[in-house]
Amino acid sequence: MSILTRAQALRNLRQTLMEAGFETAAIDARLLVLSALDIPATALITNPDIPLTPAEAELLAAFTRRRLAHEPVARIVGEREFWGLPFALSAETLVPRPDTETVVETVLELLPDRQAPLLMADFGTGSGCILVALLHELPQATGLGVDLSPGALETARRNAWANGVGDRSLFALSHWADAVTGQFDLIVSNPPYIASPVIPTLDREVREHDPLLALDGGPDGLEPYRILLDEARRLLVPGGLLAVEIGYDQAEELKTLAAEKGLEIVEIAHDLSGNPRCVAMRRP
Ligand SMILES: C[S@@+](CC[C@H](N)C(=O)[O-])C[C@H]1O[C@@H](n2cnc3c(N)ncnc32)[C@H](O)[C@@H]1O
Repeated sequence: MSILTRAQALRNLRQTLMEAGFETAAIDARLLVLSALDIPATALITNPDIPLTPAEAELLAAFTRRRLAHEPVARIVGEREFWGLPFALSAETLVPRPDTETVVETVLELLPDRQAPLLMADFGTGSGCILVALLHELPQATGLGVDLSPGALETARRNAWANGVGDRSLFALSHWADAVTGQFDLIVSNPPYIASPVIPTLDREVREHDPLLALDGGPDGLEPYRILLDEARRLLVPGGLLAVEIGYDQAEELKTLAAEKGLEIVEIAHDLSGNPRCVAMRRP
């Protein structure tokens, strides 16, 4: 096997991925090379001519095989950035999506004082991305992350400590709010919201690599919302805020559900593609 330099390895991988039809070939190749070589992005520019060691070349070849089999890059490198913070992933966690930052943004806009003490809960915390991003922005806040997956909770806890908010967060295993008592100023959730019959039609990268528990929202995709909105009266202080991520076509159903459960809609926020993505409600 001939020894390639960093720049050659990057060029070759980009070409291989382009020829295999990956639209994101350039960025994928860059992220995979940086991860296999364990170097910062600047090192590719400042030292492009350093040859790969045999171990680096072997690891990059393994990464390439996995990508060609359509494993998402975030899963291969084991990490994804969300709200500018790094989040470790495991097989039990959803890869955080940029659209989910809409939930963080919406909550921050609606809070009257970001310096005030606040108790929050995140149902279906996964990697912990929403909870950790909010704790990062709200220095006096404390948060509970809930999930039904022990593996996800372990990863979320690790992410909270790695991002400097471990001492203000707690993680608990529960089927939604079954094991949760007390009241919160703020509840956030990005629950599974794909209707079960739609799951086989999802992109291969999602269908084969994101955990089913993180995707499947029951027969019509709304089951978790029914449970969470129903629990909101018990779990929110009067005037407390509930913000949930929704599928692009679920805003009308959420309006109906909120009215049924006695919650006041305060905002329906859109993602960068212009789809309704976050519904914020208040307990009157
Ligand atoms: C769409 S993922 C969201 C993960 C993360 N909050 C994010 O935004 O990337 C939904 C999460 O809900 C969790 N979940 C599914 N059913 C649950 C249940 N009955 N009780 C608690 N959590 C549940 C899944 O394990 C998964 O972590």
